[in-house]
Amino acid sequence: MDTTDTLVELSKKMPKTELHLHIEGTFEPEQMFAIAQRNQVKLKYDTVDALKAAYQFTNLQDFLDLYYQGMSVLLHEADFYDLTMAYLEKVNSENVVHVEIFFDPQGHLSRDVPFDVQIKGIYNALQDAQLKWGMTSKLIMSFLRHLSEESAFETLEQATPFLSWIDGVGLDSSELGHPPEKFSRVFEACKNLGLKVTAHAGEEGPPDYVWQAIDQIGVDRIDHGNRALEDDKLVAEIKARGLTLTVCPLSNLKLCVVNDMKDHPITRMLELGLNATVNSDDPAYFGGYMNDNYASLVHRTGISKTELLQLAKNGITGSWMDHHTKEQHLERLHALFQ
Ligand SMILES: Nc1ncnc2[nH]cnc12
Ligand SMILES: [Zn+2]
Repeated sequence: MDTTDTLVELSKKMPKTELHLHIEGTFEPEQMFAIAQRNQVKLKYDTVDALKAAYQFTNLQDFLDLYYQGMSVLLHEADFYDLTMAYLEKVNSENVVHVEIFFDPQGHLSRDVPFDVQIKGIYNALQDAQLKWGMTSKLIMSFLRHLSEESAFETLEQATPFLSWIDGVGLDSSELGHPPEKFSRVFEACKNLGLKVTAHAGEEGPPDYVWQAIDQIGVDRIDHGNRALEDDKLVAEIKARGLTLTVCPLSNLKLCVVNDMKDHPITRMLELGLNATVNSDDPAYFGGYMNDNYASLVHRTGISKTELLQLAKNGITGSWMDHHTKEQHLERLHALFQ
């Protein structure tokens, strides 16, 4: 029998991928204050502690209100670079070998921060991480679903000169009242450009939104997907299609998607044969990066060694890495579990 300490140690050593990560959600309060000062922007909170004390959320919208405030200090290319590099350094120290990160261009365009400023900062940090540590990455441009279809199309237009840096598109922000079908035409255009497609669905929204993400958007992956478990036919469909779910345990706890980590559905997802993965979503706001998410599952759900291996495997196979690189990571992972 493996002790929890042994399993936590093992989870730290596993080569991991992060497939659901909003770069703006990695903004640690200390760095936020430093960049605010450098840009002479005033934050609503006077101290790091006061800001941290506000991180009490009862739902997704509570969090989003703070998240948009936080990102408002990002103005220059160096800000986006520093933010991204701080995250990459952190997860490199946690044996994360590959990241697929979201950015929210509309959250910055609305503040007159040009698209090229945002993406150059983020992309250069991703490139440097590959040079320094061999960490690979994909970049996912995410549309804000509380905004209009027209705004999403305008954003896609702005992205056109940088399409070679963008691997996929996503859909995030306030889920309830903003079903995936609202964006079916934008996603169609994105697919015609050869972009991969994913969408947040079933975090707070009903199973019908997950159906829409599959049937009307044709997603390659589903971000969260928790509420899919309410619909047996939907579970069967996700399984039949082999769709990966990018699940975010600590995020779910902080945003009250689950009431207690011991009730987290991730082990149930595995039992049902779904390709669940572990991710941190917005680690600076939710109390933990990749290893903390795994540790929390080990401590609270009684997850087994076999399940840990399955989650890490799913993270590799569900990524958008090339086949050969996946095989290399899988080999290393299996060697660790021998
Ligand atoms: N968990 C989440 N759900 C929806 N939109 C988000 N934007 C950043 N994090 C998000
Ligand atoms: Zn998310």
